[in-house]
Amino acid sequence: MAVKGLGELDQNYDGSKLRIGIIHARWNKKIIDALVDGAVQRLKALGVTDANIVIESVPGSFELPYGSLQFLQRQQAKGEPLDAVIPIGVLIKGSTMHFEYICDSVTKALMRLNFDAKVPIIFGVLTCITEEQAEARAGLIQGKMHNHGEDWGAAAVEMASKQPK
Ligand SMILES: Nc1c(NC[C@H](O)[C@H](O)[C@H](O)CO)[nH]c(=O)[nH]c1=O
Ligand SMILES: CC(=O)[C@@H](O)COP(=O)(O)O
Repeated sequence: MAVKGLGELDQNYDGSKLRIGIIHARWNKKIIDALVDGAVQRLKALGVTDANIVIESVPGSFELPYGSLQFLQRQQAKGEPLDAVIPIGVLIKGSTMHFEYICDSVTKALMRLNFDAKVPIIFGVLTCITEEQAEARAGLIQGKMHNHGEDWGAAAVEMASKQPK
């Protein structure tokens, strides 16, 4: 299987002055928890302080786009603006087309939010046919795949660092 995942970062980033928001859905908790942990560990490895990693949740992945906008606005109102947001969700196909409609609408809405909010919004939603696929992408199956949350943490620091000052 091709080794997938984030290539080498294009430079050394100092996340020590960044404030990163993680907003996660509450469906598929075991997998979500692993992904959030992976993102947090990578953020900290890149210098983001514990105090500057703000974590909130929403009911499900469908709520991630608007929940992310609310999150950005709440933090701005507190005078603690976010430099990037990592929405994290795990969508697993069931027996109806519900999966397809949520995946497509959430993906497009999160992409659009980058341009509407003018803040980097990282795509942290797993769209899996089986639970095993999702577990593998959260690093929960020994020797299978890496924790994709780590990629999302790195992408957040890179994109936030590249924001025009
Ligand atoms: N089936 C999954 C859902 N479904 C719930 C929706 O995301 C949403 O919360 C509900 O329709 C109310 O608006 N959410 C996930 O995150 N993962 C799933 O597999
Ligand atoms: C992603 C979903 O919404 C899905 O898990 C719901 O399952 P079903 O299609 O069987 O209602």
